[in-house]
Amino acid sequence: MLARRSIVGVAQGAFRSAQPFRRYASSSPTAAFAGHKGSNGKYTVTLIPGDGIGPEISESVKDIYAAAEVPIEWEEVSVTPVLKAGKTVIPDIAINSVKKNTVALKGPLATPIGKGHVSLNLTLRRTFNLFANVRPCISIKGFKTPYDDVNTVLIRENTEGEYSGIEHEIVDGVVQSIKLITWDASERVARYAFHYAQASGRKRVTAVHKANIMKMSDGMFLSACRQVSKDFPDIAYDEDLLDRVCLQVVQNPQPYSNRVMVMPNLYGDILSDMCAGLIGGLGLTPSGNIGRDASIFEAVHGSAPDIAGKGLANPTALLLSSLMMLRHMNLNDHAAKIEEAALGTIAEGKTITGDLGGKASTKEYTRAIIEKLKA
Ligand SMILES: NC(=O)C1=CN([C@@H]2O[C@H](COP(=O)(O)OP(=O)(O)OC[C@H]3O[C@@H](n4cnc5c(N)ncnc54)[C@H](O)[C@@H]3O)[C@@H](O)[C@H]2O)C=CC1
Ligand SMILES: O=C(O)CCC(=O)C(=O)O
Repeated sequence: MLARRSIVGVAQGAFRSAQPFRRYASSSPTAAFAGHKGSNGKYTVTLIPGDGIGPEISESVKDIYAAAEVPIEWEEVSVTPVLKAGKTVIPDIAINSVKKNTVALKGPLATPIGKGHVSLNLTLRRTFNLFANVRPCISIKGFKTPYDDVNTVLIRENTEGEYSGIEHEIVDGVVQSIKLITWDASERVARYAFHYAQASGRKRVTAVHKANIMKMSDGMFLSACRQVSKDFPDIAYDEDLLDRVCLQVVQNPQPYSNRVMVMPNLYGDILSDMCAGLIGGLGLTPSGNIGRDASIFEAVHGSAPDIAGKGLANPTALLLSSLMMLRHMNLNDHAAKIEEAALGTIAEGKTITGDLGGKASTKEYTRAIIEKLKA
């Protein structure tokens, strides 16, 4: 066993026993993983391979899971939108699969820019009320980047804010896009962030905001965080402006270690890509969209159309997302074994993908992980 911190899956894990959350059962926004093993001894998990590099990296995860004998049966569904009563919607078969299995692994879904259908990523988050997007960003030991000690977790409000999707043209040439912030969603994600900090041994929660400018919306988000912080006297709480955090975290990420940063939707989207740059790029950062009735795990990155179909994609981010999922399902030993093999392969540096400075294809990297698993 390598002596390193687990990269993924702390507070969202252990939901079945739900130790850290039971005390807050009535107010906790989270719920136990409700899946059951089938007669074949396996859990059924929804798999949405996604667009662009999605199918390639999903294939890699499936191969690694087969080699590691993870007791999971994939239920593969497409979310290619269909027309229903004149509206573009996600097919019922996909919705019903996630509803039934309560956990899903999702590859990236592409969204047309400035036109076309709404983001299906956002639609899925809203459909299942996946209110917290957990994005750990932790240096990989042995893989050299300008900083070796990045260890932070971003928790992004995931259902509203700048991504509410409420836009209209008021008059010709004037468009209004509404940033909707509610007390309930702010309070819920703040509470989740504190629970997460507590369960993962992180000592501080920082609310990231622009309440100097958006005094009412971000102001209310901060008020909710402040109120929740009173319920967690063992966790330090502070607030910082988004622009200051961006500057400081790239100049010296160390002070952000061992803390959780909680923030409205758009800020989390941008800051998590920036933090990914600190540890080696988007090929390495996982995430979990956590809800009460279901959770969907996906990489932070998108469909990478520039490398799609070329066999160059780094599947690590999706693989680490899947490990967050395994820990959520209490399959901790399987998660630890795969994490050790994947991170060990990256640390050795012999068989890594181009984004990490290597020459390996997706398949070669996947095979290297499998060899380590079997060694
Ligand atoms: N959650 C999701 O499904 C997300 C979907 N998207 C969608 O993805 C599409 C493409 O978005 P972009 O802005 O190009 O962002 P992107 O994240 O797909 O790509 C940005 C850059 O990172 C590289 N990259 C990303 N993932 C990689 C991996 N696993 N291995 C190696 N290199 C990787 C790409 O090659 C590209 O150069 C858009 O339609 C966007 O809306 C974007 C972000 C998240
Ligand atoms: O839905 C999309 O296409 C992009 C979404 C995104 O960047 C995110 O929220 O992580």
